[in-house]
Parts: sequence; C-alpha cells; structure tokens
Amino acid sequence: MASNVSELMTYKAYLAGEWKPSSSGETIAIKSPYLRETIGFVQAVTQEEVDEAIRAAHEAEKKWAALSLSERGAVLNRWADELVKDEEEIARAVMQEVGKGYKDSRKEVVRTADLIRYTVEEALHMHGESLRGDGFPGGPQKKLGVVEREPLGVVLAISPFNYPVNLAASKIAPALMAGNGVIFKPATQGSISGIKMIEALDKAGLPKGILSLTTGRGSVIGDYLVEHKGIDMISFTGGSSTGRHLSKQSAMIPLVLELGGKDPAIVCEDADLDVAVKSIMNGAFSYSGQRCTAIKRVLVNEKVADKLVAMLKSQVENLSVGSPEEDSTIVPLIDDKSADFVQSLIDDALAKNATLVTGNSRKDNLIYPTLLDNVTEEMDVAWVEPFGPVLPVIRVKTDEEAIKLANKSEFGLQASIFTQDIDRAFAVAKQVEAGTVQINGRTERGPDHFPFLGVKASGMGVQGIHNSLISMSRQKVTVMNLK
Ligand SMILES: NC(=O)C1=CN([C@@H]2O[C@H](COP(=O)(O)OP(=O)(O)OC[C@H]3O[C@@H](n4cnc5c(N)ncnc54)[C@H](OP(=O)(O)O)[C@@H]3O)[C@@H](O)[C@H]2O)C=CC1
Ligand SMILES: O=C(O)[C@H](O)COP(=O)(O)O
Repeated sequence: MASNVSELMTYKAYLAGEWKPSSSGETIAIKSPYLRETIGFVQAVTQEEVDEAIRAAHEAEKKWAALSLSERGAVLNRWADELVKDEEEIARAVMQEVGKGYKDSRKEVVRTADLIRYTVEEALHMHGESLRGDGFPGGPQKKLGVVEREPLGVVLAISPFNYPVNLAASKIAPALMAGNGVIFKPATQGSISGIKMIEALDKAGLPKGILSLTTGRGSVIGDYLVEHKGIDMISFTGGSSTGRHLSKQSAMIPLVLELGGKDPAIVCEDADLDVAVKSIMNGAFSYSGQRCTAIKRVLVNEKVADKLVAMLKSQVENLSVGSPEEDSTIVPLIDDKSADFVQSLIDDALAKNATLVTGNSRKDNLIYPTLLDNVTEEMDVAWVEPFGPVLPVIRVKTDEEAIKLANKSEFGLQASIFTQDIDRAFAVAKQVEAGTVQINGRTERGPDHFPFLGVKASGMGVQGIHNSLISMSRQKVTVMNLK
C-alpha cells in the first residue's frame, strides 16, 4: 500500500550546526528499494549553502583543533553512545532506505560505534617523534627535529549507499579526531540514515559549524564540492567511474579513493571445499552481493570444479530470498537500473554459452541468486562488477592460469585463495595484484583497524582506522637549533 505522501517526513539539512530546510525550496524523494515507495524527502542543498558550510567549517576548525585530544575524543565517545542508544531507529532507517537486512543493519550501527571508540583510542595513542641531526652523515648534533601531526583543514567525506552509516563514520571520525572540519556528502540513497547518524553526533555536543551535512545529488553538487577551493582533502568511497571523475576534478589536494572490485576466489585442487564453499557463499551473496568486497568470480582448478559447482548449487538454491525485514540474504537491489544491469550481464553470458547452473529469474529489482559455470573471458560477467547476486565460475588448469586471470582484471581490491598448503597459498598471494589477499577466508574489509586499500582501478591511498588518521593529517616539523 502506498504511503500518504503528505504524512512523510521531510528531513532538514545540517548546515553550519543548524538543522534547516534548504533555501532551494527543493527536496529529493527517497524511495525504498523493497517497499518500492517513497519513504521521505531530503533537502537539495544549494551551492551558496555549500559555500557557507565550508566557510563555517574553516572558522570552527581552528577552535576544534585547539582542543585537547581527550576533549575531542569525549565528544566522539558520546557520539558512539548515542548511536548505540538509537541503534534500533537508525537500523530501521538503514533497512528501509537501502534494503539491508534488519540484523545486518543493527550490526552496522554497533560496528560503527566500535569503530568510533577505536578511532578515539588510536588517536590518543599516536605519538610524534623526534630526530637528531647527526643521524645523517655530517648532520649537526645540536639540531633536534620535533615531528608532530596537524589537521589538514576541511575534509570532504563522500560515502556510498551500501554502508550509509559505517562507511560515512569511517571517514568522519578520523577526520574529526585529527582536528579537521568536515563536509559530509552522503549517497542520496543513504541520506536519511546519514541524517540520523549526524543527529546522534549533534546530540553528543559537537561544536557548531565544525561539520555540515550537504544532501543533494552528486551530479548536481558533487563537482561543486570536489572543485571547491575550501576543501583540503577528499575521502571518497564509491564506484570506480565516479572516483576517476573526482580525481580529475579535484586540484592538488590529497585524495583517498576506495572504489569497486572484482574479487576472485581462487580454489586450488587441494582446498578444503567445505571451507571454500562457506566463504564463497557468504562472500558472494550477502546483501545480494552489494559489497565492494564481495567475491565476484570463482577461479577453480578443473580437477575439483564439478564438485565445487555442485556444492555451490545446492547452497545457492537454499539461500533465503525476499525482504530485509525477514533478514533474507537475497533482497531487492538498490534500484531498477542496477537490477537491469545485473540482468544484462546474465543475458550476455548465456548468449555466449555460459552454463546456467541455477537462478536467472527476476521480479522487479529482486534478482534471484544466479550461478554461472563455464564462464569465459569473452563474457562481460568475467570482468565487470555486477554489485548483485550473480556469481561466475571460470575453470582453470593451473595456479598460474588463475593468477593470470585474477590480474587481468582492471580491479585489485581483495582476493581469496583456498588451499591446504600454506606455502602454496603464500606463493599465490604474493603474485596476486590486490590490496589484501585472504587465505582460506572470504574477502572483507574488517576488522576495521586493518589497513583497507585497493590497487589499480580499486582505489588510491589506504583506509582502516590508523591509516585514515594519517591520511587526514600532515606532519609538521619544528627544528630546534641548540647552542
Ligand atoms: N572499495 C570500497 O570500499 C567500496 C566501493 N564501493 C563501490 O561503490 C559502488 C556502489 O556505490 P554507489 O553509491 O552506487 O557509488 P557512486 O559512485 O554512484 O556514488 C558514491 C558517492 O559519490 C557521490 N557522487 C556521485 N557523483 C559525484 C560527483 N560528480 N562528485 C562528487 N560526488 C559524487 C554519490 O552521490 P549520489 O548518491 O547523490 O549520486 C555518492 O555519495 C560500487 O561500484 C562499489 O564497488 C562501495 C562500497 C565500498
Ligand atoms: O562498502 C563495502 O562494500 C565495504 O567497504 C565492504 O565492507 P565489508 O567487507 O565489511 O562488507
């Protein structure tokens, strides 16, 4: 049943510490991917409001940076407490807005509170260093360098739809702990969840002006934000083509980009197939494959391919399909366009003679989990990131062939290797071009204090709590020339 539009909530933007409607007078309707109806409206912020938000962030940032680390940390810890208090409400917003299972949405909120608290602790325990001049040949003993870290200024945090709370906070928390101001641009589909998260931060007592939340279409205010002279660093997570565009638009400021992936699961003939199947299933299909770190292709040694495919088939056919409210693994994709795209990859593969093991049915934006065997290099699904529940299996004869195919992809986020021979695992891991290689486990970002990075078209720079604090601050060297 369609909601009564007049009863729906219109959310305000958080600009320079005030919740207010945009002067544009325009709002954007947010449609739930599984309810298939509008669930609320967010503000379409103007360029003038962006200017004012950035100006306020610069002004507030000086006082914020002058606070002690523990004072900044106390605000962030209260933020974590508020998130936990509002866990159910925020999780419900995530579920409705991006169609993530309710239990997983709750986990996302709790994971975010843990991430914030860890970020505070990490920042408290990061120390500067001192250097003696005579450490270098001929250097004077009486020269003493003190190396500290200072904020960059104002950080632009741009997050994607699929972790609207966690991936936003993984940028905002380190930026604030490092003493920066923040402009937060959430994914439009994810804005309501972002607003609820920032309400919690506001309740925690964040000083006014230090952070603004600018809702609006990336295609409308995105470039304006990215090119703005008042932005000193950009931390972006999203698709590779958007990331590439950003890197061209931004000028001479540090950029951290976490982009798409085509993570392979390499299954050797000596693998424990129970372990491999469990990891592949979880890695490929949770949240309908809408994770950058999802396993997006299987490269299996032909000696065990029949057995692996049969095991995968029975598991795929047992996946729960339906609504995020019932915690189904397979849920409707974020929008119809995404479902059309996934369907086009399946159609292309089948037209080029891939074997349909199971799946290939669809209702609106709900794509049933699909397993394709005998996928070849000619098929788009071998190379393109679907961000949906379709898993291609490519049969290989040797580890070398698997490594070659793994590396032929433009992406290099993560990879998994399944074998019971640890030397073999390390030998393969060393040759695979990826930010992280998982041995006998699924590809995944967490735990959140691990470095998280992609190589090639999967990104630039490193996230993970410690590395985010580093990338959002710069070294400052003060040299004492003693008598
Ligand atoms: N490596 C990683 O850590 C992750 C990578 N991803 C990747 O993200 C993609 C899916 O997420 P999705 O949200 O659809 O990605 P998009 O690239 O479409 O959007 C990401 C963010 O960029 C914004 N944006 C769009 N255009 C511009 C612009 N010109 N300037 C500035 N910002 C802009 C979007 O805003 P708006 O919504 O308003 O368009 C959104 O906030 C997948 O490819 C996935 O692999 C996702 C999660 C993690
Ligand atoms: O957004 C993504 O897809 C992530 O960065 C992956 O996170 P996860 O591995 O914890 O799902």
